[in-house]
Amino acid sequence: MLSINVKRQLGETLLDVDVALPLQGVSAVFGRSGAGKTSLVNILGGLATPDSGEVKLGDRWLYHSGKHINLPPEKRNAGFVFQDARLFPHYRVRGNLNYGRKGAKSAKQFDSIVQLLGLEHLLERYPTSLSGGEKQRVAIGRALLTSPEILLMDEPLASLDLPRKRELLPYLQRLTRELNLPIVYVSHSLDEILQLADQMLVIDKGKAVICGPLETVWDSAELRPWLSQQEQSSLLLATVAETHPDYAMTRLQLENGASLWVNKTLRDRGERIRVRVHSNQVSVCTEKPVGSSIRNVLPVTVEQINASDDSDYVQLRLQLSGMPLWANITRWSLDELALKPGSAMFAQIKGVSLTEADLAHS
Ligand SMILES: Nc1ncnc2c1ncn2[C@@H]1O[C@H](COP(=O)(O)OP(=O)(O)OP(=O)(O)O)[C@@H](O)[C@H]1O
Repeated sequence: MLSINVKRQLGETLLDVDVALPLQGVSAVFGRSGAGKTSLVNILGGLATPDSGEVKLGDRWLYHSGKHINLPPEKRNAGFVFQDARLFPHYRVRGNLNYGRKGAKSAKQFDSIVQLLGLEHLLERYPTSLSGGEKQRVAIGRALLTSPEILLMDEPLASLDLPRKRELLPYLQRLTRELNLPIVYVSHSLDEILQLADQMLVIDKGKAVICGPLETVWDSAELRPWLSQQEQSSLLLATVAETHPDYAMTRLQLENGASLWVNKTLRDRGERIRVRVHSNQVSVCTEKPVGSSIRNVLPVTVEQINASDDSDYVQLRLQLSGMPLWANITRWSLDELALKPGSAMFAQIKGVSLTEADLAHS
C-alpha cells in the first residue's frame, strides 16, 4: 500500500489527508481546482514537505515527522510527470531519455520503453521540434527509465489541446496495462479517469472525501455534488458478446446477464469493458415499450429518488439486478408516473448514446 497520513497548511486551506492506496493499477486523484491535488502529489514525490504525518511506500517510510525521516526526491524511487514536459532543450530526445537513467539498466529496457511510447523515430530530434503530445511521451519515457517503484503523474494531459489529448491517451492506456507499475494520476477529467483509473480518491478543500475502487466512488453520494447534470452517469461492468452482422454495433453482456447494445464495433469477444451510461440518456417507462427506436430496454426497480428544491430535475437510482443505474427525469414525469422506491419499471438507453468515449477496458 501507499499509506498517506499528512497535514500541511496551504494558505487558508489545511491539506489533511489520511488514505491508503493499493500499489497496483492507477489511483486517480480527482477534485476541483485548488482542492490540493498537486500539493498532495508533490508531498508524495518529496517536492513539498508536510507539517506533520507519515508517507509509507510498501514497507519504506518516505516521510515520518515523528522519526525525522524525509527522503529527498531522488531517494524516493518515484517517477514524476508534470503538466508540462520540462525537457532539457539542449538535449535530443535520446539524451533526455538517458537523463536520470539508472546506469545498470539494460539497452533492452530502453528499447522496450521507446517502443511502448512510440519514440523510435523521434530519438534524434530536439524538444523544440516536438508536438506537445510527443514531448509528454518523452517526459513519461524519461520518468520510466529511472525504474521507479511508483509513477506520479500530475495532469499530464492538461496542457494539451483536444487532438493532442486524444493522441496521448492510448499511450497512457498501453502503459497502464502493460507495465506492472502503480500510478498516482491527478486529473479533473472524468473522461481520462474512466479510461485509466482503477481506484479514485476525491479531494475537496484539502480533505479526502472518498477513496475506493472506481465503480464504488463513481456511484457514491460523495461524488455527485461535483458533477454537472451532463456529467452524471453510471458505470456498468460488461463483457463483449457479439457484433451485429449488419450494423456497426456490439452487444455487451452485463454482469447480471442483461444485454446492452453500444454504438461501436468491438471484436475482442470476452473482453471486459466498463460502460459509462449518462443519466440524461436513461428514461423510464412503467410498461415495456413496443415499436421503440431505443435498442436497450432493461427491467429495473426504482431504489432511490433524489429530488431537491433547487433542482429542476430528479435523479433516480435504479436497480438493474444488482447494478446501480442512474436516470435523470423531470419532476413532471416523477409526478405523472407516481414513482416510488420499489416501483418496477423499464429503463431505456439509446444505443447511439453509448460511444467510444464511454467505453473503457476493465
Ligand atoms: N506553498 C503554498 N502556500 C500557500 N498556499 C498554497 C501553497 N501551495 C498551494 N497553496 C494553495 O493551496 C490550494 C491547493 O493548491 P493545489 O495546487 O494543491 O490545488 P490543485 O487541486 O492541484 O489545483 P489545480 O487543479 O488548479 O492545479 C490552493 O488554494 C493554493 O493556492
